[in-house]
Amino acid sequence: MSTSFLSVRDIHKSYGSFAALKGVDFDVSEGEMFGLLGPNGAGKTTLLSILACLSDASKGEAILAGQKLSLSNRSVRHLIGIGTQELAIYGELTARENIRFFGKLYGLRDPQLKAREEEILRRIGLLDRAEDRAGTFSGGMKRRLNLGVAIVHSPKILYLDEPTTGVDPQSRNHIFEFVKELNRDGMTVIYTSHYMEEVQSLCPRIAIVDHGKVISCDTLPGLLRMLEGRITLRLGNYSSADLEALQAIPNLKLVENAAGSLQIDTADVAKSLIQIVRVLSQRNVELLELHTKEPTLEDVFLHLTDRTLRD
Ligand SMILES: Nc1ncnc2c1ncn2[C@@H]1O[C@H](COP(=O)(O)OP(=O)(O)OP(=O)(O)O)[C@@H](O)[C@H]1O
Repeated sequence: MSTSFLSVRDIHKSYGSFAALKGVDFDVSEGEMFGLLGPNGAGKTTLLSILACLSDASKGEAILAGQKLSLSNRSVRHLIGIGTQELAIYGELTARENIRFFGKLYGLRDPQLKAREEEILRRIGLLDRAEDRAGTFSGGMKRRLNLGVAIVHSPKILYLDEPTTGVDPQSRNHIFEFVKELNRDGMTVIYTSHYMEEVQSLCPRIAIVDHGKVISCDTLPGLLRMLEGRITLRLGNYSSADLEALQAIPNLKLVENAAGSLQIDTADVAKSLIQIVRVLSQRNVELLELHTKEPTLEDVFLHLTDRTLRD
């Protein structure tokens, strides 16, 4: 990885005697889309509030673009956008008024604010509902507006805390596409979710957080490589010599089940499958059934924490 844009070092946070964060470390490069994955209560929101200068860590430090993040450091805030888990928008204001309100908070003035307002309404797909009160919007539209107000000041880094909570599939896709677009335009994104599949599809690098600590941080393929895949076969008549030929294929573990099926664990399912099919065809053994299972992030999470993500 190149130089760190955001550096998080040994962050602790306690609420009274309860330790919500117990020493969090990771680095994010400029322009990355970085995933923070963890079950409910893992500490994601607590961490983001520290990284957004909304609260101070009890111990440790976070540096963004060379500046220390803290409640008292106001000058760094214009670099940061946060799409909060709780909606930040005002129901009694229209979509346009919400964007203007947050734009003014960040010091934007017309004509720049006017131009920004139009651009954001268009990009979040709410131009035709610009003059309607946000309180009348669907959950998905509110989430899109919440994202719009988070980026009104063109931040360098965007924290998204569960941005698809209560969102219909159409708005969810809109949010995904918009976040990808912002990232392509150069915005660094930290995306938190307890939905594995969202993080898996959006983020090339991911930290898994549990009980207030990063328990693993790697690229998606790196995380998936922690576990082996499984190939299950049911064969026609085969001999012990056929079995030995399969066992001789390197880097796989073969177990013959009582039910007559073969279970093969391997780090590289695709490569092993080619070798297995070649051996079977050379030895004229009939392949009756074949199932493959590649490891998923969910499997990795289960392996690391001994529990499912939505426990
Ligand atoms: N203000 C607070 N006072 C006391 N405990 C808190 C406070 N805020 C959070 N906690 C506790 O800290 C832990 C981490 O909470 P946090 O909201 O950061 O988790 P999370 O990973 O964002 O969870 P979720 O996905 O449910 O939002 C939880 O056990 C929570 O109950």
